[in-house]
Amino acid sequence: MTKLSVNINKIATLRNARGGDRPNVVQVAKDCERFGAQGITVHPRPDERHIRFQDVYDLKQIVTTEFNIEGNPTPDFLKLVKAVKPEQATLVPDAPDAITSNAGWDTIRHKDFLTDVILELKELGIRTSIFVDPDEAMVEGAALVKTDRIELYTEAYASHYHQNREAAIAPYARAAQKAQELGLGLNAGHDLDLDNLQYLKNNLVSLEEVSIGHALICDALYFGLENTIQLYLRQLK
Ligand SMILES: CC(=O)[C@@H](O)[C@H](O)COP(=O)(O)O
Ligand SMILES: NCC(=O)COP(=O)(O)O
Repeated sequence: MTKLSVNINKIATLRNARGGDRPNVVQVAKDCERFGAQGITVHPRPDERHIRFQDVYDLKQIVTTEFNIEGNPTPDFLKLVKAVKPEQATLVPDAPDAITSNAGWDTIRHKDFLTDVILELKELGIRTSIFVDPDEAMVEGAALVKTDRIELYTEAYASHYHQNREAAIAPYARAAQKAQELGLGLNAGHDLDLDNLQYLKNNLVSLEEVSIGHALICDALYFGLENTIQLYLRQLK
């Protein structure tokens, strides 16, 4: 089974556009779970332009499924994650000025850093995942830093899907196979949507979880949040 974790960053973006508390991020997380989401993902950034650090503490009180906190493991991010102790922390090497995540880790170059951070988080009982491009050498590097899982960065897959989906999926299928051989769990995310999700799921061995935010929240404008979550869950059956 592949779990759907809904990334609610965009809900916070909407709230922050006007100040105030509409939409209420905590209520949306509860509703996503009520409508079938099997996890809630947030990606706090240093400037708190989407999810704020306080949101993360508030969400910890109410999330009953799997809470996944993504982000660049800066000292502030690590302090937050260690205090909140989510089920999963996904480490992402995004620069503070990046509009969104735009690359996976170089797991070889950052081997020592990642090994230390992952050990610290695992000692607190937090499952670790690291964001990587679909590159078998990077997956091998991920196994060496002893992460529990990897999250394949699916932007390239999503942007090439409509041109040639067989070619778009090929490096991902190889990376997934390598992860399985090395005993790494497999997540995937970024720009997944109702068009490209099912083909990804059907072509990656042992895909444990997808985290989806941008497209899902956009779809919810047209279909409503409950219907949209059900539509995404259907793609993962
Ligand atoms: C890690 C990742 O792939 C991201 O997609 C990210 O978590 C999305 O965050 P934003 O919605 O804030 O761009
Ligand atoms: N880890 C990916 C994620 O949480 C959501 O990415 P996107 O669907 O907003 O591109």
